[in-house]
Amino acid sequence: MKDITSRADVETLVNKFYDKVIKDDVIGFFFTDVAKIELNKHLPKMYNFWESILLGNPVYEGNPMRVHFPINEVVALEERHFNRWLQIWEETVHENFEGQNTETAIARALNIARIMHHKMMNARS
Ligand code: HEM
Repeated sequence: MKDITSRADVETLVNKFYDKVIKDDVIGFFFTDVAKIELNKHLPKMYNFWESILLGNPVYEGNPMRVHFPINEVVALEERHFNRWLQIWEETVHENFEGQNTETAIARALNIARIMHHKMMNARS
């Protein structure tokens, strides 16, 4: 297996992640029922987000935290949801890639998820 080294790799990873997430019993409904995302609009943002992080190309313009607050107001984003998100992410990453950048993908997601979880809890209290 290879490391994540190109935009094509990032797109493969994000596509495979969303194939699972959308169907997931624990968190799928956030995407399909709460936010009702259109994948053709959402996925390119995710490709850009991860390309910025993993390849160092600053192509993502946005605020990755902001969009989660309105979701959190409809249905609380709780620890079990973040744990599931991270579990699917780690599984998908390791099924497809290996190497230094691959480990960075997992470590960065864990960091961001922790921060996001705290922000969501604070917003509810
Ligand atoms: C339980 C955990 C999570 C759920 C249910 C969730 C759900 C969602 C949904 C439904 C959207 C689309 C919002 C919209 O366009 O209206 C979204 C956007 C996004 N999420 Fe998450 N998310 C979770 C965790 C994370 C984590 C841990 C990260 C980063 C590692 C992340 C990064 C992003 C980014 C970058 C966007 C796009 C923001 C933009 O529009 O620029 N999410 N998320």
